[in-house]
Amino acid sequence: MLRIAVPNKGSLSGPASAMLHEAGYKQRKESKELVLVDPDNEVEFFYLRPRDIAIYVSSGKLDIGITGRDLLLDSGANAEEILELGFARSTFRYATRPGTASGPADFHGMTIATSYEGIVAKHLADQGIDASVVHLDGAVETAIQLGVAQVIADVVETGTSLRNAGLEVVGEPILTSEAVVVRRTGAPADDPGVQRFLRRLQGVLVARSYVMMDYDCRAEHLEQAVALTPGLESPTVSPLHNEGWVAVRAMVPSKDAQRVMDDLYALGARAILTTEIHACRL
Ligand SMILES: Nc1ncnc2c1ncn2[C@@H]1O[C@H](COP(=O)(O)OP(=O)(O)OP(=O)(O)O)[C@@H](O)[C@H]1O
Ligand SMILES: O=P(O)(O)OC[C@H]1O[C@H](OP(=O)(O)OP(=O)(O)O)[C@H](O)[C@@H]1O
Ligand SMILES: [Mg+2]
Repeated sequence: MLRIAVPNKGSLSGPASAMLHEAGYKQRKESKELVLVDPDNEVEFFYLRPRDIAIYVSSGKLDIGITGRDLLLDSGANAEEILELGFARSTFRYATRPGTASGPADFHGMTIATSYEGIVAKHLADQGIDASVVHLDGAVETAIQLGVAQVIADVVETGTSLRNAGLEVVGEPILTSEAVVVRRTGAPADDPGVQRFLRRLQGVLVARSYVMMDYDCRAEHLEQAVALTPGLESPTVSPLHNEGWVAVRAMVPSKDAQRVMDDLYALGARAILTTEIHACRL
């Protein structure tokens, strides 16, 4: 049975469970459940603190886990990411009060507050910056107002938390993060259970980002229409009862769907429909 670590709290928890549910797995009904067996799919889920997941996976006690790239790197665990999941996207950045520093080179002798000590200590060492790091569990934006640090390094999504604290980002992003699937570094890549799990999640990612598009067009416009809707492999083209017309079916990225429909219409295509994809295996 495949043993999978799932975040039990925080920004990763809800979207991770939603994705697993969409992939056909049983998910816990209430947040106090810490272990859940899904015998039909031959998997066992362990609901763990997001920060601990890479550590469990690197120990080999669990086969794979869902966590954030930033948490994986911060842990220093012997684990590697094998699939990006597209949620909990953020950047990890330094921030200060305006005028404190114009980049990390100015941080010499300063104190930097963060919940991600591993990432920050390594970044400072790589840049040869001699600054102190103070570890805080959260709400690090307030550390500057309270005089615990002159600089913070934290997760930034919309920037609202920084703005509210009167802070601004300094220097380039240290890294960009999102939810990822991790496994122990060098674990066998061909494990059939892991492969099946990854295919299911990839299916969810594709179903979320593509729509199925159907339309009718004149045969003489087919090549131009197919150029607009090349599909993944190649579109399905079927003859219509009316001679000189064909029906075309292709997957189209959801974000492009309206523009593609406009362009197809302008080309003379009609009865242009899009439908959601609920599940898929590529
Ligand atoms: N506002 C946010 N937007 C997007 N991703 C975020 C946000 N806050 C945290 N994350 C991501 O969530 C993961 C951190 O999860 P974790 O549960 O430790 O913290 P949290 O979501 O801040 O919850 P907590 O309330 O326990 O602090 C990291 O990968 C981080 O990049
Ligand atoms: O750029 P924003 O959209 O404002 O998002 C970033 C904020 O979200 C997270 O905080 P969270 O609410 O999880 O509190 P925490 O600092 O206690 O972790 C993160 O630590 C930042 O503070
Ligand atoms: Mg947080």
